[in-house]
Amino acid sequence: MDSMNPHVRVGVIGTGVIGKEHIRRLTHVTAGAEVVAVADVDPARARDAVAGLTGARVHADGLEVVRDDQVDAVVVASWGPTHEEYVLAGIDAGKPVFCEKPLAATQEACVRIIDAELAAGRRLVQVGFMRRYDAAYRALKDVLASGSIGLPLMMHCAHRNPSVSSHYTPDMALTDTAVHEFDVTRWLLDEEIVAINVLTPRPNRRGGELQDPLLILLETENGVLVDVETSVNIGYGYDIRHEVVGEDGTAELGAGSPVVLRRDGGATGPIPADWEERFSGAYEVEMQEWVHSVAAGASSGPTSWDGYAAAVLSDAGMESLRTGAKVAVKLRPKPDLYATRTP
Ligand SMILES: NC(=O)C1=CN([C@@H]2O[C@H](COP(=O)(O)OP(=O)(O)OC[C@H]3O[C@@H](n4cnc5c(N)ncnc54)[C@H](O)[C@@H]3O)[C@@H](O)[C@H]2O)C=CC1
Ligand SMILES: O=C1[C@@H](O)[C@H](O)[C@@H](O)[C@H](O)[C@H]1O
Repeated sequence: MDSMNPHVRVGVIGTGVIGKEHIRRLTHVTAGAEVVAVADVDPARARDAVAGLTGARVHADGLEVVRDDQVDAVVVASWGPTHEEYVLAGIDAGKPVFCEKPLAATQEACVRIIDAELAAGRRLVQVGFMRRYDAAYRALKDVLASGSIGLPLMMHCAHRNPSVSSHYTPDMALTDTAVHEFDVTRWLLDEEIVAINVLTPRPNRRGGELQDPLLILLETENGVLVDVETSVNIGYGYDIRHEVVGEDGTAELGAGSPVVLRRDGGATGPIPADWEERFSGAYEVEMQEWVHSVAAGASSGPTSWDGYAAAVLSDAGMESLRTGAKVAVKLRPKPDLYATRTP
């Protein structure tokens, strides 16, 4: 990277649904970035993802993207269990890594990533918890910080997907879906979650073998109670809800639609089809802030520590689902490297 004209050359590993979207954003939306290399275990997908990009190299393996000396920084958007290897390689090469959630498949893997950053002496990893960049979530956090509804007492959250692919396994309701609420709860309240209890209502007939929906109860260190519904076969659309109940009032994400149509005795407004539509603005801000931080040689955004905390919650949630009991959540001591939080 030329320090007089910072222009971040990005390599992308995993060119599936979100990998392709990140390539599109980095190419057409983000300022100061260029995708110069990609890889996917399915080489046809990798070639297809850079079909219109002159000069972008297609590597046979994700590790070759990390080692490519024309690559300044790496985006990891492959399947969750493959993240650890690429993130560790990025840290080893001293290159900033934007890793889609989950940071890694297990809390032990996240600890290995934290240990690698500690050994490197700097934060190189940003995790793709994009809700922290969503305008509505940022406004909700501002309301809490202003104190206008008093101390938060409870939160009610719903995370509804219209459907999921046949690759979606039962653990993913926690590791892939509720993981966003784990992170955004910690971020909004600025405190850790100390217990989790996963309840299983009557299953939705659309879910096949999946236990869907789930009702997850979280307890924070200051005694805030949070309920999270995950429904991944709700059919009608992608619906994200979040309400905070405070001592003096409540604050919730707005309905999201700028226009409500009233006709024929009814009132309607559109519901996003999927996460890309609902959070497109958030992904854009997230990617831009990451590129700015890479160009500045700084680190910002959700850290490996945040990825680790989410993984511990996912593991504890799985234990609760298995045993039917509430499970205490215990994090290892937080290293000083992660003391400052951004955004
Ligand atoms: N922040 C968010 O809202 C979202 C995050 N994600 C996360 O992004 C990641 C990818 O998800 P999708 O794009 O939906 O999945 P996808 O299945 O569409 O794409 C994943 C791609 O990774 C490739 N791949 C798998 N193993 C690989 C390996 N070892 N090396 C290189 N490429 C490999 C696959 O061939 C596939 O093309 C997941 O971790 C998921 O949780 C996905 C959707 C939204
Ligand atoms: O991260 C995401 C997906 O991987 C996950 O499968 C969905 O449930 C989430 O809503 C989406 O934001």
